[in-house]
Amino acid sequence: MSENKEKILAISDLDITFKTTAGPVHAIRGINIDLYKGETVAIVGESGSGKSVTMKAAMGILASNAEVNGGKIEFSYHHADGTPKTVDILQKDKKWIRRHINGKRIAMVFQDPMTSLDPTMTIGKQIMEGMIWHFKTPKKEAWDRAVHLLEEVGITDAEKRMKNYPHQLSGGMRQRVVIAIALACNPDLLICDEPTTALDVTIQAKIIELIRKVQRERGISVIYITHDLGVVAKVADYVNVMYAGKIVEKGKINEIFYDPRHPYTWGLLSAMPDLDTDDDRLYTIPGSPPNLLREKPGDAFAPRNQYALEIDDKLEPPMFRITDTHYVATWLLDPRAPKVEMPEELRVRIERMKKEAEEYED
Ligand SMILES: Nc1ncnc2c1ncn2[C@@H]1O[C@H](COP(=O)(O)OP(=O)(O)OP(=O)(O)O)[C@@H](O)[C@H]1O
Repeated sequence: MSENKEKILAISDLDITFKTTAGPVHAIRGINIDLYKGETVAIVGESGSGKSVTMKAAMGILASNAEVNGGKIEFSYHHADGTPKTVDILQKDKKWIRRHINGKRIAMVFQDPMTSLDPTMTIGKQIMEGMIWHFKTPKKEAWDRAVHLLEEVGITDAEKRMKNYPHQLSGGMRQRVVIAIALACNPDLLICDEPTTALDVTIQAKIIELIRKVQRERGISVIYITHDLGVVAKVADYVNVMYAGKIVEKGKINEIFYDPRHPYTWGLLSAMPDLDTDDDRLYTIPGSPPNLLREKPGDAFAPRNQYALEIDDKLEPPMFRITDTHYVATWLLDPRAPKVEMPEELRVRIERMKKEAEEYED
């Protein structure tokens, strides 16, 4: 990784358990993620793999039954006078985080705009709120900035729209408003948690394009949480594939899409719909994610892995290095393991994706 890039977030060895009446749920089991200024990191994985919990930890908004067993979440930013500062979010209390971080330096866009918007408040007020609270921006100035933000996120007739309530807008428009609110305090980091899942496909593409545009123009960093590799392909520079609270494969976008090494990533890629597959033939990964209440020794993916080795039931695999940026946790990469290739159908599919990408570039 290049030396002069500015690291803004470093999650290291994060480990979280939830206390529940049924027993402890070991939801996050040692996670490492680095994020640099202006870049996009995607976290991808099935439901329950721990994507949202990881991000809630980064925002200091973990549920009260969460216990952090270890790790650090270092966030770097600049004070108004330009002095750089790095804090460990896990060491700060909720009040400090609300005052200094949330909505100000780190902003979030959730899946369902209806739950993140207040139905009883005009959208103008909702955009102005953060600026007034965090920066004591005078009302008139906050109003003007809110109008500009609405224009920036592609809402026409912005002055008029300021007085609308959320229910007067379409789903896509509401998500644009949520993005305007997120941008209102000029954050350094935008966390998008399935921001397009609730929208139909054509609107999805527009919202993704909008997030990319504001990122380019403002140079902010983005963490994109999704179960949809199709979305990842459009947005990410780096990808982390999560399974049962761990990162099982991480790499640059092309490393994950063109040279995947973990059988779980093979499964996710095979399950991704594209123009050439009809829905009936679409692959699904057999089995279901493990119950995190009952931890078993070894590789959590083993029961669903057709290539599982004996050692998988005994020991967790370490991260094997493929390149400086590409790491994979599967015993299949141990030099002693038998050589296993990705399924032929996936290999053909990847060849096709590569070719399509080359043609697109030409
Ligand atoms: N407050 C909580 N108490 C107990 N268990 C929790 C709590 N919050 C999350 N979990 C558990 O932690 C695990 C990870 O959940 P998380 O929401 O991060 O998954 P996810 O990958 O974001 O899934 P989805 O795509 O469905 O949002 C799950 O097993 C979930 O049930």
